Amino acid sequence: MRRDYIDTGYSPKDTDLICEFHIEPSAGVNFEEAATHMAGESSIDSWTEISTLSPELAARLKPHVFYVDEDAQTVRVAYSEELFELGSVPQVLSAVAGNILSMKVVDNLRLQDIAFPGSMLNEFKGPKFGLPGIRELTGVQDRPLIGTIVKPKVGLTSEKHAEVAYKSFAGGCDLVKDDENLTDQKFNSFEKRAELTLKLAEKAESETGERKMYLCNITAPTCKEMIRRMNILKDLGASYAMIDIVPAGWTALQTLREEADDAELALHAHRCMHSAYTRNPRHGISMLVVAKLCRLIGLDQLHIGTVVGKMHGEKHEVLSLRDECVLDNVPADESQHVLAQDWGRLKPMFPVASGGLAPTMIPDLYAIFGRDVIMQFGGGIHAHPMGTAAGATACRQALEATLEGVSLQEYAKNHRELEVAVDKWLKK
Ligand SMILES: O=C(O)[C@H](O)COP(=O)(O)O
Ligand SMILES: [Mg+2]
Repeated sequence: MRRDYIDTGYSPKDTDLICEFHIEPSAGVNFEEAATHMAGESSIDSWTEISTLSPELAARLKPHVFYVDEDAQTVRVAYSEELFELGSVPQVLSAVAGNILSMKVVDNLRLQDIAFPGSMLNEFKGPKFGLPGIRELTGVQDRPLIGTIVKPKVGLTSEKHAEVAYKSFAGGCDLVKDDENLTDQKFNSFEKRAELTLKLAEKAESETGERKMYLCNITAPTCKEMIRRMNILKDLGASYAMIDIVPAGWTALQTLREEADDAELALHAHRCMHSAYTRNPRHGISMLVVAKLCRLIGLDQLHIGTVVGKMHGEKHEVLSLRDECVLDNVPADESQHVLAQDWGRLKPMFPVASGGLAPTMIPDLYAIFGRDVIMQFGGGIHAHPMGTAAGATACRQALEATLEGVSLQEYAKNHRELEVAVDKWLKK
């Protein structure tokens, strides 16, 4: 193993890929030694000095650990772009989030952030619709979007599913999505569900005069089934497809983005399973990295947490994710382990808040996220005592109250569905 990767005098080049890592060396290993091993293993080196790595080759391709803060257990590494297949997310991850996470020289290691050079951005399309495209698609420009997840997660027949979706649309939802574990079950086949639900979305559109979007889950083995399902949606005239990004995997997402381009489908990204490697703050890969890969590949909207709902995620973390979704230029924020990222021509993604939300949380959600967010309510709509349609209406009323700066209690005096929701969910 070479020993000259620590190079705090190095100024990263515009063409370098930069990573920030949290490192906890194991007992008896010093911090710089662990950082050196990590940098070598993620690029050109092995566990021992190898004769096949000439000094010339090493000089050209070696990683530069250009920032070391042992107290904060943080290092930043600049990697030459030559090390990567720039259009392949799996290859990049195999390097900077691969073997290094398993090394014995560290007790814990976490990829906190990754900053892509322009040459890597050039290899990807980014979102086709993105935030502005979704606003155009839905015809809603000036408020957060309201969505629901048909509940129960799985168990309804296709007919019942479509009916619940219809009630949600009729009550005021802009979007209705499948749950992450609903794909193609015996009692609810993909094709039948898609056909019936899209039909009723159209009916709700003509009745309400609003655009109504159905986000049908196409997650499946990529080539044999997922793309086939995407094409079914296209043929049925859908505007959206939904995918479980982590179970499906990065290559599936890259393939889908290519295929969905011709199909003109917006892509909704459900992040279920991300916590298997993002939740431990000391080890794994951060959700920030997941979000950045989604924007790079080109998903149009992504679950980023709720702050006030049932999913973990501190406010500062969720807001960093929001910024990474929506800003053209993300400034560095040392305290949050965020590297600067210029997104160039890549469009912003629409952030989605979903998980354990009730209509009565809308004022808080609006204060946290602002206008550019999709608020999704599963139980918060389908558990409304007056039923699904009333649950959706209560959400729209709560949003109207919030946008008008009126308290929910005040607005509820003349809005029955909200009144019932306030009685059920607002802590007295
Ligand atoms: O997929 C989701 O985001 C969740 O199913 C949300 O459902 P909940 O609002 O009932 O938690
Ligand atoms: Mg769900």
